[in-house]
Amino acid sequence: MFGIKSLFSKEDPVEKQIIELLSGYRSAIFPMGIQSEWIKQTNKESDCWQVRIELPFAARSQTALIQSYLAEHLKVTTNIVLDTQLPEAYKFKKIKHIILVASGKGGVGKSTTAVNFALALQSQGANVGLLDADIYGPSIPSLLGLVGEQPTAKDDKMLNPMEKYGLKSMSIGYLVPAENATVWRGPMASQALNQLLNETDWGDLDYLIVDMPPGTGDIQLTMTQKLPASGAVIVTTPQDLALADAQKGIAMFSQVNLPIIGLVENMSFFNCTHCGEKNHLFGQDGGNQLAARHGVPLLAEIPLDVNIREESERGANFIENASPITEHYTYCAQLVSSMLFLQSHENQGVKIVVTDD
Ligand SMILES: Nc1ncnc2c1ncn2[C@@H]1O[C@H](COP(=O)(O)OP(=O)(O)OP(=O)(O)O)[C@@H](O)[C@H]1O
Repeated sequence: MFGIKSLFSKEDPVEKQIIELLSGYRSAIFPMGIQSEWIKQTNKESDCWQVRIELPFAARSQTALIQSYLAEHLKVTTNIVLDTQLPEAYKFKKIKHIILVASGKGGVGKSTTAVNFALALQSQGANVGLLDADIYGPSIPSLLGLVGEQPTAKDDKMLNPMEKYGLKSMSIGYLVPAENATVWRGPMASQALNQLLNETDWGDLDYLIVDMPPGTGDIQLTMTQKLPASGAVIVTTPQDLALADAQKGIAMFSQVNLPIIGLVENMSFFNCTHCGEKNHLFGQDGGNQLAARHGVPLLAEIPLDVNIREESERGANFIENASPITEHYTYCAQLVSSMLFLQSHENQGVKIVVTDD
C-alpha cells in the first residue's frame, strides 16, 4: 500500500497509523489525500509525534486542520509541520508556473487580486514573483507602496526585480512615467512585456503571477500567446456587464488553449458593519453560475471592504495583517496551487483516483 519501503521497514504501529490516516485524509485541497512519499519524517519526542510533510504545492495553513483530523482518530498527540517543495519542472527559465490574472473589463479589482493572490501564495510557503503586464495602467508599484522607486541593474542586460514583503516584482511603472506608456501601440506594449519578463533576473520562482491588461482584445491575445503560462485566473464582479466580459475572457483563453484555473468574484458581497448581515449589493450567484456554465471552479468570493481602496494605495499587506479578505485569498492560493499540481500530474499520465474513504 505504501510502496516497498513499508514492507521492510520496522514501522512503529502508531507511525503506520499516522501514515494510513494521512493517506485517507480528503478535502478540496487534498483530493487525493496526503501521499506517503510526501511524509519526510515521523518521530516520537516525549509524548508527541513530530510529523514533517513536504507538500508539492503551497498549503501551509492546512496544518491546524490536519492536526485536528489526526487528533480525532489518534490517542497520541501530533505536531505537524508542512513544508513546500514544488516538483522541479520549469515552465520558463527557473520559473515553475506562470499564472495570468485577467479580467474582461477594467476596475473589477484585477490588480488588487493579483497582488493579494501573490502574497497569499507566498504566505503558504511558495517563492513568488509578480509581473505587471498592465502596460497602459501599471498599478503594482502603488499597490506595493513602491511608487518612485527604481530597480537596479544586475549587469548590462538584466534588471534586479524590486522586492517588498519578500515578493519580487517588475513593472513598466518602475521604469517610465505613466503618461509615456499610455501612448504606446500594441506591438510596443507587447515588446515591453517581453522585455520585462526576459530581462528581469527572477531567480528561482515557484510562481510568477502576471497582472494582465484588462479586456479581451488583440493586445491581451498576443500577450497570452507569448507567455508560457500554466493557466489563467479570471476576476469579475457580480454585475451582469462584468460577468458578460468575464465570459469573453474565458472564450479568449479557450481560443489559445490556455486552461482557465478558475474565477474570482470580487466585491461579491458586503458584510453590514452594524448587523453583520451579508448584502449582495451587485447581485447574487452570477460568478457561481458563470463558473458552472463553463465547468471551471469559483475560487473565491471576495467581500467588498471599504478599507481596501485607501489602504491599497498605501501599499498595505492584507495577507500579513489580517483583514476581511485575507482568508479568502489564502484559501484561493492553496486551491490554485493544489489544482496546478494535480493538473501537471495528470498531464504526465499519472491518474489520480479520488475515492470516498
Ligand atoms: N474587494 C474590494 N473591496 C473594496 N474595494 C476594492 C476591492 N477590490 C478592489 N477594490 C478597489 O477597486 C478599485 C479598482 O481596483 P483595481 O485597480 O485592482 O482594479 P483593476 O481591475 O486592476 O483595474 P484596471 O484594470 O482598470 O487597472 C481600487 O480602488 C481598489 O482599491
